[in-house]
Amino acid sequence: MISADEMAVVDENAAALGVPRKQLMESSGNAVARVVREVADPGARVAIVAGRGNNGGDGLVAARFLSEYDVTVHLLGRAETISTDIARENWAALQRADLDAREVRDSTTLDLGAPDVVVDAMLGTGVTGDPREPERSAIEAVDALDATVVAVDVPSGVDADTGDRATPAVDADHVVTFHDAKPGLDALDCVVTVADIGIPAAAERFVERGDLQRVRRGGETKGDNGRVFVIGGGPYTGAPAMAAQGALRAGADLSFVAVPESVKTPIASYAEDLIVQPYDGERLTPEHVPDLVETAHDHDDVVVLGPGLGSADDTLDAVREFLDSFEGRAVVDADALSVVPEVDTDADLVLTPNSHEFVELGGEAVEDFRGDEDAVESLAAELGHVVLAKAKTDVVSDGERTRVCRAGTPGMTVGGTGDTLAGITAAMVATLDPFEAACVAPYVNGRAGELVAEEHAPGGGLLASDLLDRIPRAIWGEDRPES
Ligand SMILES: NC(=O)C1=CN([C@@H]2O[C@H](COP(=O)(O)OP(=O)(O)OC[C@H]3O[C@@H](n4cnc5c(N)ncnc54)[C@H](O)[C@@H]3O)[C@@H](O)[C@H]2O)[C@@H](O)CC1
Ligand SMILES: [K+]
Repeated sequence: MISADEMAVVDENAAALGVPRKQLMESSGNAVARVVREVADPGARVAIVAGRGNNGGDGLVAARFLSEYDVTVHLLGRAETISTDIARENWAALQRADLDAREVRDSTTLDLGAPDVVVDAMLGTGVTGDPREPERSAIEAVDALDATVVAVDVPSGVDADTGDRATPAVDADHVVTFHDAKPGLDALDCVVTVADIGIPAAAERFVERGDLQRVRRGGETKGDNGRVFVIGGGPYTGAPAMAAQGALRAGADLSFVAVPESVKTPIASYAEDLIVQPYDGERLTPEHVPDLVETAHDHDDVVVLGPGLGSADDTLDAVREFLDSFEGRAVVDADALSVVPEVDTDADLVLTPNSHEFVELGGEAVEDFRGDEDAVESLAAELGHVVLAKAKTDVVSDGERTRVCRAGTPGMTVGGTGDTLAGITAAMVATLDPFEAACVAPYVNGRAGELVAEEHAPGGGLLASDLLDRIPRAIWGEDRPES
């Protein structure tokens, strides 16, 4: 079962893997034609009613696969207003092939004749709101006919995600849907065929640029895009600053860093955008915990717990106590990870271990997470948290869903790239489902690294701080698919 949004992600990932949408459209149209052949004999009259999006494009392709039928294509509107290049190219191909393909410039003139089969290629998953003209009248015209109706992807006027029917909506006898079943088709009283259109399984397994469509800017009030609260620093100062800046670059509205008084000055001096909240002493200890928990709860912050905290006994006690009483969302990284198996927390955690920390968390020692994805999935299931296992290829699992992220460059083995990743992950957790956030974040971090390598020499010499100002481009840059 797949939602329309998820389908759009998978479709763009397929394109990133070298299978562009026009190829998928060809398979979709072919699959529609196969069902027409099942319901009517050669020579039968087939009316294909096409809208101006890709649903219509599928119908236009189907026409080329039905040469043994008496086919008429009705395009709802003028060809210049077809909304996608690939649908327009398929329209042009019908014209050149001299098929009977007409533009319906005015819906009152729509004459479908008396076909044996109608292919409903008007509206698919790209629809917003109830059907407008000319589709509206065309849907009524289709429903008034005494013909077998084959709907492309979803009957026009039916919501593929919810099954809600607009008035009017097509009353279909058959639906040919693509790649996977759609939740909204379950309750319909018709035959549903799920056609394999050649989307590689890798488009779902690997995190690719299609996954960037998940990232959307939220509201317009400061804080709507998330507040990130980094609890780190003490023995180290760079790590918490890097995580906090990573979160800002990835779209968080505000990024606070709670650090020991002793390192406040250097951390504040790294970047004027950081808001530093010092507590007494030289490192995190249990007496600081109640205030930190209260602050995080009060502001519904996404916490990053760990960068630069060190592993002093009383610091790890403090981490334990924090996780015992915190009930929000947190990204746990670095030294803080070691105590996670001992606590029974109500918080929603994303854990970001490297291969060494993965074993400390109780995971199986594996050579390479990719190829041993089960090890990551079992650990996530056992801990009840999302695990983002970091290596050359990252593996992310929530115990049920597991994805692989290959973005990045060899130069990213330098220190600090894990801190930027923790910050990006927190920013994503602020607005997305934690598992989806944990999938998108390493893609963004890795892509930022690739952008640095494209500008400088590939290989060595990359600094984690170089990643920071490439993060926005990695998310919103020219690779980002339209959505
Ligand atoms: N992976 C995928 O997502 C694939 C999708 N394909 C097809 O592409 C379809 C989605 O295509 P699109 O995203 O172009 O969207 P649609 O073709 O479903 O709808 C978009 C068109 O409808 C118009 N429109 C939107 N809302 C309307 C309303 N309320 N009343 C009247 N017109 C309205 C838009 O202006 C646009 O012209 C799928 O349903 C499927 O048939 C296939 O070609 C292959 C793969
Ligand atoms: K349709």
